[in-house]
Amino acid sequence: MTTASKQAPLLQVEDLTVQFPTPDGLITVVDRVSFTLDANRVLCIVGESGSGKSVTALSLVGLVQSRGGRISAGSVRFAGEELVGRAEKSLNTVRGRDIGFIFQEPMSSLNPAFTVGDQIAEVVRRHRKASRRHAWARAVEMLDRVGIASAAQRAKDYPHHFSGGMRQRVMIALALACDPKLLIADEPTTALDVTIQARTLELLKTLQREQDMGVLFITHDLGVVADIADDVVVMYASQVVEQAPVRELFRRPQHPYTAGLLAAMPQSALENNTPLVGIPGVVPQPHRLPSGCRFHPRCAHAQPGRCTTDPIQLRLLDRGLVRCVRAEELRDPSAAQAEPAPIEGVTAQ
Ligand SMILES: Nc1ncnc2c1ncn2[C@@H]1O[C@H](COP(=O)(O)OP(=O)(O)OP(=O)(O)O)[C@@H](O)[C@H]1O
Repeated sequence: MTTASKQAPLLQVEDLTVQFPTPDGLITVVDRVSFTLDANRVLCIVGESGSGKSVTALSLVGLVQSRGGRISAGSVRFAGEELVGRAEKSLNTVRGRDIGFIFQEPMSSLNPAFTVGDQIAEVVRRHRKASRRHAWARAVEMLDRVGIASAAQRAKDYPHHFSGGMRQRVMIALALACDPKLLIADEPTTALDVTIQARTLELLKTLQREQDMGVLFITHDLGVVADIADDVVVMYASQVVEQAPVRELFRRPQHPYTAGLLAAMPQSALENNTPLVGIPGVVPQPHRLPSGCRFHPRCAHAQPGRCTTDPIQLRLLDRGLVRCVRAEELRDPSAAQAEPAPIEGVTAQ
């Protein structure tokens, strides 16, 4: 790495745009997404299903092409070096060695035909040019670090010998075996039951601190965000709608969509002694986006004209970024009382 790259953020994404060809024409599923992740930080991307979180994560290291998509604009710099447009062979080296991945379903990444020890050792051999013996020792060490008892013995087992939670630990061992600087984790705990999920998050936090990693964590669950994030990017209908440090976001969400997600958290309902409310409606399909603010058909505060006509820009407000023209008014309750009638068909939350 060059001197300049030492000072560069670990991951800098600018105006990333990803499109897929479909029978309905070309659709944009990631629309000018920008964010920065520094070393030792955890950045969560949160949003409902279909908002573009996974495609964003996959496109960062060239995994979206194999699914038929393409990066049509934007830049992804890892430690100052551009990844967009790099040859597959070069990206393959970056993946696994400098950037580790964990996905929701470990079986999609683990090969059922090889022992878990062999799979971890193979990655270490490939990226670290380690001898067989050293690679195997590293595999056992990693299994031990992720809390698998009798690691030397269990390394000889096949993936199906492990429970769901333990398989996810094996995935974490595999992803971190080469000491990556960046870990991308896409809904890694969603399929696990609550207790195992909490333990897995705790483990990830510990490893993140021990290995000085930056972590990009994709989730639809704000409870998980509260547990693990330093900074948060909220995505809706392919765009970033809010971005802020985690405390700011929870204390004072600036976008009605973020406020809606927070209101739908079971814990906030318990604390406020209010019934659990979801956000009415669903995320629009990329080929059927509403005009104006993409959230306006579901927003209790949307106003005809201002919110429904022109695209809304992301703008700096206090310590974060927000894509809502009414953000200042909405945080002042007296302004909210003076609201004109909302758009027909949308009920206030
Ligand atoms: N291979 C593909 N071809 C066409 N459209 C796709 C493809 N993969 C994803 N999409 C579309 O891209 C949009 C964003 O999907 P993405 O998986 O990134 O959402 P998400 O926020 O991660 O949701 P989830 O949590 O359900 O994965 C969706 O509308 C999805 O249908």
